[in-house]
Amino acid sequence: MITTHSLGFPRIGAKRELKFALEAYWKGQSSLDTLKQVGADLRQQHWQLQSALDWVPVGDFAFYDQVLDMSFTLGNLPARVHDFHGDPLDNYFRVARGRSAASADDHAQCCGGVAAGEMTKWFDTNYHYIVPEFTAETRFTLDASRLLAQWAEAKALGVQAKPVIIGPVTYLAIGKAKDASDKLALLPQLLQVYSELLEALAAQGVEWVQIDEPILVTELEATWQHAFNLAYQQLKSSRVKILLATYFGPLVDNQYLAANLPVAGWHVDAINARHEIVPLLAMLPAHKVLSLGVINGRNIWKTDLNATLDWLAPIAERLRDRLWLAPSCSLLHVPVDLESEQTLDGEVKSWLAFAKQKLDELQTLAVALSQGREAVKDQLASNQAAITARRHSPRVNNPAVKTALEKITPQLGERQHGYAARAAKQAALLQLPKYPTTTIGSFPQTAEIRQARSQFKAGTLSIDGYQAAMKAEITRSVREQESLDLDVLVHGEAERNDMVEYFGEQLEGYAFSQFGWVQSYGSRCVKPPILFGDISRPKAMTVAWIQYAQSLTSKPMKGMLTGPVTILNWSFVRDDQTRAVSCYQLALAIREEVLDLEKAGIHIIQIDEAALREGLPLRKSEWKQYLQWAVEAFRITANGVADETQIHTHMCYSEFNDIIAAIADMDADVITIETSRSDMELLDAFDDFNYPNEIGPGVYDIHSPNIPTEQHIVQLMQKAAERVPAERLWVNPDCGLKTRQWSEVIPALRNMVAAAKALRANA
Ligand SMILES: CN1c2c(nc(N)[nH]c2=O)NC[C@@H]1CNc1ccc(C(=O)N[C@@H](CCC(=O)N[C@@H](CCC(=O)N[C@@H](CCC(=O)O)C(=O)O)C(=O)O)C(=O)O)cc1
Ligand SMILES: N[C@@H](CCS)C(=O)O
Ligand SMILES: [Zn+2]
Repeated sequence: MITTHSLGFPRIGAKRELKFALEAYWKGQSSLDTLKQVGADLRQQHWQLQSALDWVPVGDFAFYDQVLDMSFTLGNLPARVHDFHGDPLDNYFRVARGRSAASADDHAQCCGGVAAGEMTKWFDTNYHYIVPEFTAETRFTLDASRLLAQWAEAKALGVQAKPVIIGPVTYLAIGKAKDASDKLALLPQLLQVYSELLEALAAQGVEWVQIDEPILVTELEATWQHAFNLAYQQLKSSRVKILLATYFGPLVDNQYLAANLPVAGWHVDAINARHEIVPLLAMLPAHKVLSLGVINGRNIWKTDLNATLDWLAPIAERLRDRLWLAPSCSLLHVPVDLESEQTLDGEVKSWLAFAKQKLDELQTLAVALSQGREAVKDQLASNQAAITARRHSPRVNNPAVKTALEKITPQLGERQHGYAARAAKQAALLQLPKYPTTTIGSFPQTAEIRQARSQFKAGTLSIDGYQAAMKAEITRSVREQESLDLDVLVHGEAERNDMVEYFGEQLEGYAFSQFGWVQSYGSRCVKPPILFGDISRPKAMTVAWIQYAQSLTSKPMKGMLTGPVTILNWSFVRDDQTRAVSCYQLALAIREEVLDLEKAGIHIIQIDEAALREGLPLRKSEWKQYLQWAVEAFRITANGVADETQIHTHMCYSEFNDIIAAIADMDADVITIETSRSDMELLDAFDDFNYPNEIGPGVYDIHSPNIPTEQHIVQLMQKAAERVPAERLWVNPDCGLKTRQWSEVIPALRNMVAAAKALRANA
């Protein structure tokens, strides 16, 4: 008998019900009770969708973020929110989103404003969590109320539930010490609270608890390896059975450590660590359950069930009822239900599986292994047909693209001259002042813009009507920028639903979904386009919009593109060729767009690579190879232009110290980066490296509703000028302004321009 389970389910809802409920509550349009009811309804629906499993996860639902949930469970709230006296869920949102003292909520007056918790990406996914904060004074205290309530809710519905929590070592490792203290010094008292939590769960009759320790797939120093032994030696005395879950990669040096931790079961990612599984069997103590993650929880392709069974059958024979089967990781990273898709290309759709379909695949595997393949022969036959069709489809393979790839030479990535010669020609052409001002690309995506697009997609607004609405938005953006007196303008990206999906929609080799939403952070979602075939660009994607924007002004208009690495990292990508090959294909397509923009008279072109650093492999030993092809792909995209054309790139959420050489190798004329929250300390890396080209260090934290003052911006730029020569500095926000309101953007940019003018006057 094979046991099936899942590690977690997407919580946003197939139609983003949670997003809309959250945003309605935050806007004061609905009550806390209504929001809590939407949460309960979603949990119930998701448990029902998973009801065929032997163990269903509980505690994977979060109103904002599962890591923040864990911080609340452990009583690890930042000191700045300790005094809050309203509903704990409101306090939770205060940590997640921050609160300005001027905001209109019930507690603004009494509890004041608070800064939002820092957000960073969850391992190598496009999901972002709220970073736990630690200091030497941190004290943990158990608050098991959320988990116990959800457990009781599941039990009342007859669900065979398995609570899911983040493990103590991962929790410490992914958090940030806010002072000079050593996070590991907190482990003993943290373990005390974990022991109490497991005890509280045991007291309610919980049998299995899944403890996620994905940090085990990264390179761990000896002290952290030791922390694992310490932690699980202590937790082994609990009355629940622990299923330790590792995912997102192979274990490599941590195999022996993980296999021998004193837990009842171990979940391993059999997609990314497949080659490790058979050797691991020999290492595994005889009493231990082994859960194999055999369905990819990170992509949307159907699993090759027959091939998986060929590989699994001997393992199942060996482990018998010690074998559990699951997706490789939580299904948080995939959309909910393929059946919702009404307009997705039929052929491509037949190759796909979203969360619900992945659980069906799991069931088919379990039945085949316990009752024989005959029992599911129809499912296996139709799966085989889909796998074979995809492999041989002419939609996937385009010989012309393959030939173009073979013709890539190193010269394709070389500019005509070095930065110094280019900079002189660009300065002569562009005539920009010292400390030139610009923005990163997007202006607010207003409800009117989204409504127009949704009407256009629904067929209730004509293409002419839609284009007129977008042109009106572009005109508004240009007028605002002119009256603000910015130096280099942007068109504002009104016509883009998302900086990646927009390009996916227009490139050959991509499909896009209607409802393939994946949570990115909080209530914010993305719909990653599906890269299924060789990539080409049937026609220009951005030129008409940028040309229109340029026609409205005599100031330089910056062409705005997303780079190949970012498009790749934020798409669902092919599993039948390397990421590098897909990236080079994207590079050739975007290069054509760059050259078309240049031909259309655009002298400044920005190629966003927000996800270049985000795509770094979890293991440092693999960084060099990734950076080699990622940088080369950027260079191929950017470097076909004349010396006079100024290439910008933009990166956010970044630390640069460890990849500064690769950044310099990209050879963009100007790089704009996120720095405002680090007080310009991020620039030390550029200073130490003697970074040779121009830099726009962000001076306006676009994640916050706060308006930066002119004085603050001047101070930040003065700090920047201590690290980078003033002649090579630009003045700009940290990132795009799409999530902000015009009423915030205008005063902030006014102060930014005033600051630049003050700096020039004093230069
Ligand atoms: C920079 N970031 C990005 C990441 N990944 C990307 N793929 N893109 C990114 O920009 N990763 C890291 C960060 C994450 N940051 C963000 C920031 C903001 C969002 C966001 O705002 N997402 C939107 C959805 C954007 C979108 O696709 N919009 C569509 C659909 C709009 C919509 O919901 N329409 C409604 C109808 C509206 C109406 O009638 O009023 C509907 O369809 O029901 C569009 O503009 O057309 C979000 O809302 O969550 C994401 C990541
Ligand atoms: N050009 C994009 C970059 C976001 S990282 C924007 O401004 O939204
Ligand atoms: Zn950005």
